[in-house]
Amino acid sequence: MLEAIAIHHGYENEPVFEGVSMSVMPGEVVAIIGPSGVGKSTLLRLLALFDEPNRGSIEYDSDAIWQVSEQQRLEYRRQIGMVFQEASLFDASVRRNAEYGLRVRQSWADRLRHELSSLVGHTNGTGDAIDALETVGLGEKADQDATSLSGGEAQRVAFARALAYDPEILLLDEPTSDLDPRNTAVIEEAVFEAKNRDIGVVIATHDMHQAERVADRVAVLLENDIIEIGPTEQIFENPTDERTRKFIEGELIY
Ligand SMILES: Nc1ncnc2c1ncn2[C@@H]1O[C@H](COP(=O)(O)OP(=O)(O)OP(=O)(O)O)[C@@H](O)[C@H]1O
Repeated sequence: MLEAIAIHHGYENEPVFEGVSMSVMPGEVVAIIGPSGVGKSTLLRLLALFDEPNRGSIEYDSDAIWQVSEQQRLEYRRQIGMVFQEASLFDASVRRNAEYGLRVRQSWADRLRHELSSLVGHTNGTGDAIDALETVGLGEKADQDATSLSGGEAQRVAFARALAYDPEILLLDEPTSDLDPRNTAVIEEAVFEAKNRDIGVVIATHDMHQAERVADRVAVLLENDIIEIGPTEQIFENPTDERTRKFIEGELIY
């Protein structure tokens, strides 16, 4: 389980959060909803262990991540995949792009073993990448150059890259904000596939309907804090905080 406990964070003395707590369990989808600029990406970056919070603790299976050794933290980081708002692919085949995460996430020992076994022709090491590409409906485009893909397809490759190395946690930052309904549906199906594989997923989204479709729990990020977190149905049908109801119904303008 990945957990943020009483996180305070901000930039140049400007607070973004004051006391945010949330968690994600294996096989669970948690959506973070909140207005633009409230700090959804900042929270994901903290959960991804890219940045250390100013105060509070990020814990992985009850281990305080910023208290452990650099080496141990790197091991935890390898368990966490992140898909950003915009896919950044490089000029190579779709397959190479999907494999990229597999390579960088491997420990040196695994990488060396992998390189050695490919030298003697035992493995091409692409099985997981192809599997992940098939999950996002792009198995047939594996050999195509990534630069020839549409924006929606590129975003699906970015998702496949994160899925390929079988992380324990997947963090998605507005993964469908620029996508058409078809590409959005593919990504949402892939979220369910990740959940079926027992991956814990956190998805930041502007799209309330998406949160309602994919999430088991929803966290409402407003005014420097998660004002409410709970089962999706409860948040949408019967929130305990009046601000949640107003935000969901579009009455709160930010
Ligand atoms: N590197 C940075 N330096 C300074 N301020 C930053 C930095 N990153 C984010 N901020 C500020 O922190 C606040 C939260 O930004 P963040 O991107 O986390 O919000 P968000 O909810 O993800 O927004 P959006 O939904 O528009 O992507 C904003 O006021 C933003 O301007």
